[in-house]
Amino acid sequence: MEGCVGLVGSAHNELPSGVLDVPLPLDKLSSQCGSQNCSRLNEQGTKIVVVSTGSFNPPTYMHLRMFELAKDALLSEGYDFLGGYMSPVNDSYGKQNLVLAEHRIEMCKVASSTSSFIMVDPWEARQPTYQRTLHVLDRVQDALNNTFTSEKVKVMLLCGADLLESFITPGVWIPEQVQAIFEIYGVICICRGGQDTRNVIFENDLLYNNKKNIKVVDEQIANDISSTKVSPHCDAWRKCSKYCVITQKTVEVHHSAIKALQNHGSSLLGPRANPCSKLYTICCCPHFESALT
Ligand SMILES: Nc1ncnc2c1ncn2[C@@H]1O[C@H](COP(=O)(O)OP(=O)(O)OP(=O)(O)O)[C@@H](O)[C@H]1O
Ligand SMILES: NC(=O)c1ccc[n+]([C@@H]2O[C@H](COP(=O)(O)O)[C@@H](O)[C@H]2O)c1
Repeated sequence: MEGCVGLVGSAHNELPSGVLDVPLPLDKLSSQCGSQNCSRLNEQGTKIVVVSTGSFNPPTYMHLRMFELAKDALLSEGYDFLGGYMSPVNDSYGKQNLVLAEHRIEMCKVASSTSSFIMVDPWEARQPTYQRTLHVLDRVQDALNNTFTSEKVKVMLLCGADLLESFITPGVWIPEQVQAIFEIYGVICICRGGQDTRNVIFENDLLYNNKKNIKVVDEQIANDISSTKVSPHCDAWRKCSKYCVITQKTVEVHHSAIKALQNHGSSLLGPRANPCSKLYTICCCPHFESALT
């Protein structure tokens, strides 16, 4: 399977050409069983690390909350939970108004500094090209395998329901890679926007056939916080962004990064000068029709 071997930190220490070595932070990984009753650890005693890929443009409280919901769900099922990573997408993804990777990494670091178990993995964002989510998961799993040599640590993809639904949108994902994500890693999906995610799974063959590899976690406190909605309000901490975006520092970084995009957009964006890059257009550009013309 493409991309599953020769990853950063692998035992053979050989990087595929063009892949930059960016170490995986490990400092916050530790058993989260302490605060919960983990007396009935599942039979394999599997330890889980979750990875959330996305734009984080900017990170919001919901991004952090996803990790908390995942942690609680996994601990309640008897898994041990070691921590999680935010993996900001590469600049080549080309989503409209996506500020530069270094700013998004910085914002995620500020946001995750408020958590005892959420970290930022800058590997994906710092590569010279776009990295598909399967490869991001492979790289984290590989780095963890090299660290936890005597324990079984399993990586899972953490996402919101919109990302799970994008799996079944034609042309967005490579079907074999989606199958590999389900079979090798599994997905923890946080319900979002009042949609009936279980019904979506029930009605789609691909999702239904993989339902044992999808953990659906309900968000009891329904809300519709999204980066796209928050972003235009990041010019002032006291306006709508307060309590949506994590800390004033995040708002400041995002505001200056957006200003830089607006002032120097074409030179910063390069091939992304169109409303959406070719890649993002194929994936999920809301301006799909106009971007084609
Ligand atoms: N309110 C939310 N509820 C559940 N999941 C969320 C929520 N906000 C973000 N996520 C999830 O976080 C991950 C990263 O999201 P991303 O950075 O694309 O932010 P976003 O808020 O979804 O942005 P946008 O609204 O611009 O698409 C995705 O899996 C997404 O589904
Ligand atoms: N084939 C793939 O691996 C694939 C396709 C579409 C989106 N994605 C990822 O999903 C995330 C989507 O982020 P947004 O919701 O911000 O567009 C990004 O991290 C992106 O890389 C991956």
